[in-house]
Amino acid sequence: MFIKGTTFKNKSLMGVSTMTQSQSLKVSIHPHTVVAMMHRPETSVGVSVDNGPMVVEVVDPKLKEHCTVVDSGFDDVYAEDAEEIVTPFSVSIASGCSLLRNPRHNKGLAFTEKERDAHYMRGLLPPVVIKQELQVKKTMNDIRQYDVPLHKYKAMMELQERNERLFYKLLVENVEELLPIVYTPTVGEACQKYGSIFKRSQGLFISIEDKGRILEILNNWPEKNIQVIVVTDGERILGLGDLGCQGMGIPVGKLSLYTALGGIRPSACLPITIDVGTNNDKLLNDEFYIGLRQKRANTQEYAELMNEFMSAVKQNYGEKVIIQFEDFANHNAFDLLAKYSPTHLVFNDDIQGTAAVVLAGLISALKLVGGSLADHRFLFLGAGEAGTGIAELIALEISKQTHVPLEEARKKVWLVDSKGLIVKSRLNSLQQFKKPWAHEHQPVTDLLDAVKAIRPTVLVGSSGVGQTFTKEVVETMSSYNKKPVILALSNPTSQSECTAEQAYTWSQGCAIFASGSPFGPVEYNGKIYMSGQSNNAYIFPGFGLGLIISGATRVHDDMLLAASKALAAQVTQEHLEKGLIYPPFANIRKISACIAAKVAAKAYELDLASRLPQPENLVAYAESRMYSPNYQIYR
Ligand SMILES: NC(=O)C1=CN([C@@H]2O[C@H](COP(=O)(O)OP(=O)(O)OC[C@H]3O[C@@H](n4cnc5c(N)ncnc54)[C@H](OP(=O)(O)O)[C@@H]3O)[C@@H](O)[C@H]2O)C=CC1
Ligand SMILES: CC(=O)C(=O)O
Ligand SMILES: [Mg+2]
Repeated sequence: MFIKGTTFKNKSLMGVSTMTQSQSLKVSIHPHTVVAMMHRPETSVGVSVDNGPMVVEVVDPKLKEHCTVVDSGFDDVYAEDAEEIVTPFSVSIASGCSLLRNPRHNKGLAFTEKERDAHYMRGLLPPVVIKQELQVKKTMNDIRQYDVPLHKYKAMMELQERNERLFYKLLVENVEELLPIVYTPTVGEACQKYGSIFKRSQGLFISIEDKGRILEILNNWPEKNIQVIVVTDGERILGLGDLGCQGMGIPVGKLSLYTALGGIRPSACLPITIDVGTNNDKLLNDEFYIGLRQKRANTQEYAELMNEFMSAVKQNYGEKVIIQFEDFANHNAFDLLAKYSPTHLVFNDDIQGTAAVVLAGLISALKLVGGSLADHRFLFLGAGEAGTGIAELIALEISKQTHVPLEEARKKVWLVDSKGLIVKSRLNSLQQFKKPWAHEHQPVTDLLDAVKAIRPTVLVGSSGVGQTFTKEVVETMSSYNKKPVILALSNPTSQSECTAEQAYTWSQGCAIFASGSPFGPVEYNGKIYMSGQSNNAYIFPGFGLGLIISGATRVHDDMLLAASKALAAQVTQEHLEKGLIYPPFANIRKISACIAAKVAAKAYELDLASRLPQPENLVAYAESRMYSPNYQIYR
């Protein structure tokens, strides 16, 4: 709403006094007057309307400085006014058109007769009143009409911006159908085209040019009670490389899952993109690119900005805000995690979340292939965040199960990077995070030779490069394994190391297969094969919920192991008989509650929980804390 007029200073207040938290302001309304109701003292502007002029009291002293006001608001803004300087005056509104345009509170045609009267909406909607269930049906029909996944993505984003609860209701009730739209693979395409499809800003953009002002920027975000931040710098978006500022689609998508799959309130979620430039020339030359048009900042500038960011977040949201690092390039990801783990509640989804989800899949797979973890040999294509993160958790679990030192347990795991098998002779030239995996072996330059030399029982793709599990690789795996475990983790689908169809066909139906992005059922030799989705989306929503309900202040590796086992425990004999090593996403809220309970229990056990006393039944407690997308009833 725009309010024009003279600068407001020292005007007397009509009928309104300063409000306290949770008070809402009742105002009498002139038919043509814009009316506001405010709830939060720290952001608030009290508005009083009478049949006379509207009077505004600005509660926030900072706003007071800038505020121009006061008029009754029924003037139109004509073209000749365009040059006039006005104050873009915005307040929380709980009535009329503004209520209909507020995505958090909008219910569209589901507003009841009573609500329409109480909130000045009569006439602003057609007469029909429908239930949320019918809205879900209608909106799903709409979305299904689009053939192109990106169009479905855009429709979903538009819905999120228009009616948040309906968006989440759709997602919760149709998770298997809509996950590939709001998440991988479609979100990858959306990020690539983010500039061209950009309509409305979602999340906070903090650029290197904002150095020194990060706290101020955080304060511009309308919500103050933030529990989870997902932050990216866009340098390694899925397996699509450096997408700079356009990586914002990822924190937005991940946080949608925090809400839909893990039940975290949307208002408590904050997506952030740190824009330090991009080294992607295609984007730098794209006229629709939305980020800074410069190469990435140097190491020192980057470190300083991140340091300011981490301090500002803690200062603003406290010790218990979860900061999830997402899709950073590995040369920053490991350092950031190591640097901030001792002081912040940080979690790297690509390193830690992926590790927990893969370990869960392997625990399930053992029920099909037999033996214990320590009886298997693991080979990774890709020795970055995902590869070494998973490798380390497997080794940790083997070490715990067999009581051998971690260094010894690591010898069960081999990794191949772009230069070949990681072996001792390469030690000096290896990045720090690869060094623990440099085992004694002759140099081997390609994957096929590595498979022949190591003879793994489990092959994991975490390279970000599609079609690298060739027919020869899968056939070789199948030549000495009755049931080779093959995980093609790279996202999106275009980067998958092989497809489900290839895995089943080349292994003659023997492979136990799962992938980072979903594949449909495959028919091979008259039999239907279902593959699971090995994606950290199974872990982080429940993991985050567990941290929140326990009031955890730090993440511990034992919490990852607990989450992993909780997920594996959800896999039934029936799933295994279908070849599934993960439970269906359809049950994800229940699964997330179980994961949350185990993570929280571990937090209490490790003395890392601050919410006391510990609830007796943590699963029930986790469920009771989950956001419901059902509409609320308005007074
Ligand atoms: N399913 C899931 O839940 C998750 C999937 N992923 C996916 O995993 C992939 C990798 O992510 P991440 O580990 O973070 O990325 P990184 O960049 O950290 O690691 C990639 C690794 O792959 C290696 N590599 C690249 N090209 C080749 C090649 N042609 N042959 C052999 N090795 C190669 C790199 O080698 P070098 O070090 O020599 O450059 C590097 O070790 C991405 O596609 C991502 O989407 C990631 C997280 C979760
Ligand atoms: C799933 C995920 O986090 C990734 O591909 O990066
Ligand atoms: Mg990721």
